[in-house]
Amino acid sequence: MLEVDTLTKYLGGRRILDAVSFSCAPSQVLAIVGPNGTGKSTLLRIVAGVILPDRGQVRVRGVSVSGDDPAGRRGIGYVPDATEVLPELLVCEFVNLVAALKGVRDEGPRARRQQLGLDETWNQRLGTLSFGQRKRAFLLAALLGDPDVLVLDEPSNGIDPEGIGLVGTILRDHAHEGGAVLLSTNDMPFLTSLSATSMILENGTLGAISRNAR
Ligand SMILES: Nc1ncnc2c1ncn2[C@@H]1O[C@H](COP(=O)(O)OP(=O)(O)OP(=O)(O)O)[C@@H](O)[C@H]1O
Repeated sequence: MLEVDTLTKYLGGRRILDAVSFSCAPSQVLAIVGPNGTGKSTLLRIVAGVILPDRGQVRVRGVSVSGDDPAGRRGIGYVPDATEVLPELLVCEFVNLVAALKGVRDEGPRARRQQLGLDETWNQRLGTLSFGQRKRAFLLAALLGDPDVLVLDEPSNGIDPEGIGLVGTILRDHAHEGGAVLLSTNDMPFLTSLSATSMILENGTLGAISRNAR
């Protein structure tokens, strides 16, 4: 479903990713783990089509995420780690903006908004939300349009324990329904709760595949 093919990326004159390749099948939860500064966020940004690689390709169902066909990017829902953007937008405006950019008709089912605890903050500015509240708003936006692949940078970071359980449930449901999940994290209990397959990113390359069974 997701194919990452020989990605190479240089930043600040350093090779951060060195011909990184992997794939993520339907119903698979794949986690990238590794030390701080090793390139996990850079890899996820490229997969989400936010930045371009120097070499290599990312495809969802065979369509490039950085090509002319918008189906590639629409196939991905992305939650970045840093969410300090568009502080003046109300949560509802932000979600509707993402819906419009994705070509989705509305802001999605009300139940999901309630589930994520966003009813109380719906008319609040993004810049006035806590880190965890913003992360919940970004997760709702990422789920719009039911993308095939969810890409989440440190999804449990800054979320309270009840919220982590909820995020886990959403990701497991996505996988059960045939979607793919790619995340970065060093939160091992969270990985175990997801029965994720994990790969270590170190020195620009991926290695040591292991399964974090529940
Ligand atoms: N715009 C940039 N210019 C130069 N170097 C950068 C830039 N962005 C990131 N880097 C460097 O690239 C490396 C990888 O950063 P990245 O944020 O992808 O790491 P990470 O594994 O996600 O880290 P963490 O676990 O701390 O979130 C770091 O050494 C960082 O300093």
